Amino acid sequence: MDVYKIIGGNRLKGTVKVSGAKNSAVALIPASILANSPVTIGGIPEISDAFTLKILLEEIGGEVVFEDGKMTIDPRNMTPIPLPNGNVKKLRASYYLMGAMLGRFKKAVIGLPGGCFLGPRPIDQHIKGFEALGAKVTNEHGAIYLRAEELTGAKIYLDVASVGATINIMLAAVRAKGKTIIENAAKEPEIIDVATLLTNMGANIKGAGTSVIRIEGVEELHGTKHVIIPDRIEAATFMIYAAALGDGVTVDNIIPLHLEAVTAKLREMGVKVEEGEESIFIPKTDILQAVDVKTLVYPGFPTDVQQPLSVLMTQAIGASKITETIYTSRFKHIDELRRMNANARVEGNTAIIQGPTKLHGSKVTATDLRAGAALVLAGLLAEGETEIHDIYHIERGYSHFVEKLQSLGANIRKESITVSTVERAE
Ligand SMILES: CC(=O)N[C@H]1[C@@H](OP(=O)(O)OP(=O)(O)OC[C@H]2O[C@@H](n3ccc(=O)[nH]c3=O)[C@H](O)[C@@H]2O)O[C@H](CO)[C@@H](O)[C@@H]1O
Ligand SMILES: C=C(OP(=O)(O)O)C(=O)O
Repeated sequence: MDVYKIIGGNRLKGTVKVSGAKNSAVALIPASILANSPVTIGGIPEISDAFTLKILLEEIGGEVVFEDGKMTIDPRNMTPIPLPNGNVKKLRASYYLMGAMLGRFKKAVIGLPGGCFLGPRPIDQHIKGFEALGAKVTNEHGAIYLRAEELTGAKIYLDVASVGATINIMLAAVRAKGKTIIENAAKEPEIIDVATLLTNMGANIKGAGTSVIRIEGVEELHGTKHVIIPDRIEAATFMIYAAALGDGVTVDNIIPLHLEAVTAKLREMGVKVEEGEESIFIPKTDILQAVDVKTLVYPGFPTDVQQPLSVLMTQAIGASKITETIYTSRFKHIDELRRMNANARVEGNTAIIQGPTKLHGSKVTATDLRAGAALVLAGLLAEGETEIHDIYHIERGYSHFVEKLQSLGANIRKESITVSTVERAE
């Protein structure tokens, strides 16, 4: 089993370059299924979610080359082979194969997705959208069967502004007959990125990034070249690390506008955030103040950032509060942080973190992706050695994480260890 071993205490200094956005990449790659010639996407992060999607596209007959961060997908020989099990379970975003395959083949069989367990993660709004477009959708033994004689544009009001449902409906609707209108659409930057790729493939989409998206279906989509947007969650993670332990850190290759909620909250904590055009510099922070934060849909404070932020809160003076409104039980990392001496507790959908505390190195488990990013920061801050298990979660979403941290001066390494049956059971 692979683990991260961290010796805490080193300060961080230098420049870190943010990779392409995971949550864009995992939608852009399946979007290529809709084209009639090769699609090339630059800036794809080297994360396991991207490698798994490459294998999934190959399983349905795609030819995929992934080299130096550039992925070229030739979708011409793809067929609607059922994917009820296996790799689809390794990531959340395999649900985009439903929309893309339905859009191209008018049928698909895709197993229910995996991804981080953050409490219930239903896909009822995706299915409602597919059905509105004319698909018959059934759940048979944990796999979703989708079929349609033809797809026809429709007006779809999302009960929740879901990122996944918004993108999935776009994927299914771009080649449907007539006009689709998605109301109460999610507005995350990744949605604009996917709409940009689809538009460059020949789709007709207006309003991506607002709460109403209008799509006029077209007969065919062609190949194109696209460069992905930077990962705002990875950027926020490094900003938080810099605030906790930095002696001057530049977070490069970012879009500062995408990070406004995070920047504002860090400033409220006493962190100096100096914005450039495509980078942010964070000088050494002397004193951190406690803050309250509520997670919200974009442009509010991202749920994916609250877990790393909770570790920064352990270093702030006073009681901080995180109210989680997107995934109300996304607090599994708090138990792990308590093993490291954090003074934190969860009450309903709120975590209360009292600081400042000296964290202690420990053996902990990354229960999900951002929990992992939180524990890495806790390990970097802690006295002594921290060993993080289940790092496969972290590697779903952070590209070259260990190397990037080492280049900033962190004492972190990846190691293969043998875990006894007794330890596994603990
Ligand atoms: C691959 C990807 O892009 N993952 C991101 C995406 O996940 P994901 O697309 O799964 O998240 P959604 O935006 O769909 O979920 C938002 C909320 O809507 C609920 N919901 C969603 C769909 C549905 O059909 N029914 C329903 O009730 C969810 O349970 C959740 O409470 O957005 C989340 C919220 O920003 C992020 O944390 C994830 O990193
Ligand atoms: C929850 C996340 O990912 P996913 O939706 O892919 O599980 C995340 O990126 O924090």
